[in-house]
Amino acid sequence: MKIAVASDHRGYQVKAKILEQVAELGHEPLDYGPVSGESVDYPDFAAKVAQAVTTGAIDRGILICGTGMGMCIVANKFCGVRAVPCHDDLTAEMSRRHNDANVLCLSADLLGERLVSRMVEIWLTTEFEGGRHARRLEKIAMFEAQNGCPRPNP
Ligand SMILES: O=C(CO)[C@H](O)[C@H](O)COP(=O)(O)O
Repeated sequence: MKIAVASDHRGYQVKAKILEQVAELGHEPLDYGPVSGESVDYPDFAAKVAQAVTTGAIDRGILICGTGMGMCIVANKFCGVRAVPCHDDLTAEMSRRHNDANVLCLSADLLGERLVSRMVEIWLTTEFEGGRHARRLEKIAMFEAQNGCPRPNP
């Protein structure tokens, strides 16, 4: 999969580690910035990744800021994005199994390096279960369509 990773200044170092891990797991890592640890505005970087999910330019995104929350708020403004703020193994797993999450939002300030690495691996290897969960995602897509988003391809 093509996996874009972006952060703000607080997530800059975590981003570098995640990019390495994504490559080690056999995916194509794409660095969507920033290029240094200077203070930046998280909406700018969340938007780049979310827009790429919307257009299909990437398969999934990973966003890191201080808490993970600002990134998540921004990403979920974009059509077809299901961004989730995960904080442990279970939320990482369930966000894939039940929600088919396509953007993972992480906190640089609150999560340790080993936990982040485990969550990224879980999130990239866990499949969506479909079934009743697909019906629920279809309802989310319907709400998006009512608000101007195109219907996803079947
Ligand atoms: O967590 C964040 C957004 O959810 C940001 O990383 C945080 O708000 C940045 O704050 P500061 O400019 O004080 O470093």
